[in-house]
Amino acid sequence: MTLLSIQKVSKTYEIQQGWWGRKHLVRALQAVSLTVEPGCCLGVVGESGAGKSTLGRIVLGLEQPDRGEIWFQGKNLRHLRRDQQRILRRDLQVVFQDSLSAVNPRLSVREIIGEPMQNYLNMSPTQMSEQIQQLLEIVGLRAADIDKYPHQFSGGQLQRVTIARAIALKPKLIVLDEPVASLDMTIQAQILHLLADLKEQFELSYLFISHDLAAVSFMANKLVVMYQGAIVEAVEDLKQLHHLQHPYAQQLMAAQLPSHPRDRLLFSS
Ligand SMILES: Nc1ncnc2c1ncn2[C@@H]1O[C@H](COP(=O)(O)OP(=O)(O)OP(=O)(O)O)[C@@H](O)[C@H]1O
Repeated sequence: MTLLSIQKVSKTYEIQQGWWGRKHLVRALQAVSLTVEPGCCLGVVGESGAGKSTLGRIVLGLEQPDRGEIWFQGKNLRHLRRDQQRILRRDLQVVFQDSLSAVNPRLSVREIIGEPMQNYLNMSPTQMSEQIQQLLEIVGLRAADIDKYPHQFSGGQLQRVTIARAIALKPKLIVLDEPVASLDMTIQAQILHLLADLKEQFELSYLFISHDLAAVSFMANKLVVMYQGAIVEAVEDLKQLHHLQHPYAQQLMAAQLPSHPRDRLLFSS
């Protein structure tokens, strides 16, 4: 069964520039359709303003579309009762770009990772500590980091904490919204390798949103290119990346990817 199916989703924002400025409409998404199959990574690439994050927020239920439907695990997310949504949401997690604003600076790692576990799992404090320590080790941190606070970590380490939180409930799908964009190149590669390993280990699926075609093509099985709120190209087989049709997609490709995959040294292990 298809894990996530987005059907003709549209979203328009009304924007006013300045107090007296005229209002105008921004079509953030225009009849966007896509699917994510179990165990797969679908990349969504496009420049800033293309509508990628709006799409991610809608999938996560943080915003409602004006039109269109979102099916997750065979259920229409727009037509679920709150309690049914809660059960499904357990299987749908997120990692954002900015790990620092994705966590509460006053909470310890134990509280940050423990929060979804407390909401959904019935565990004793000892079991929970053990589980959190295990998660920390899985994402490449130390069990002893459990009582540290966000400011005691580097950006890359803190992103590992948010990844541990995202996998804590063993979800089916994780929305990765520019998960490496704020990190320097070596750390980007490390985090991408970690995400790829976790995908295999926990049979995860990803919706990987990024402006960076190289990062997305490292992990994606399929990808779509977004331009001005619409999908302008869908690539079913990454070997076909060099045969993109849409002028914007070709431009993105020429600007961001070396002509041969073997030259993508950054992302080789
Ligand atoms: N809450 C909002 N209110 C008004 N306009 C918005 C809102 N969110 C997004 N937009 C507009 O919708 C369009 C798509 O934005 P979105 O953030 O989804 O694009 P993006 O591809 O994720 O780009 P970026 O990577 O820069 O965030 C942009 O023109 C943006 O200004």
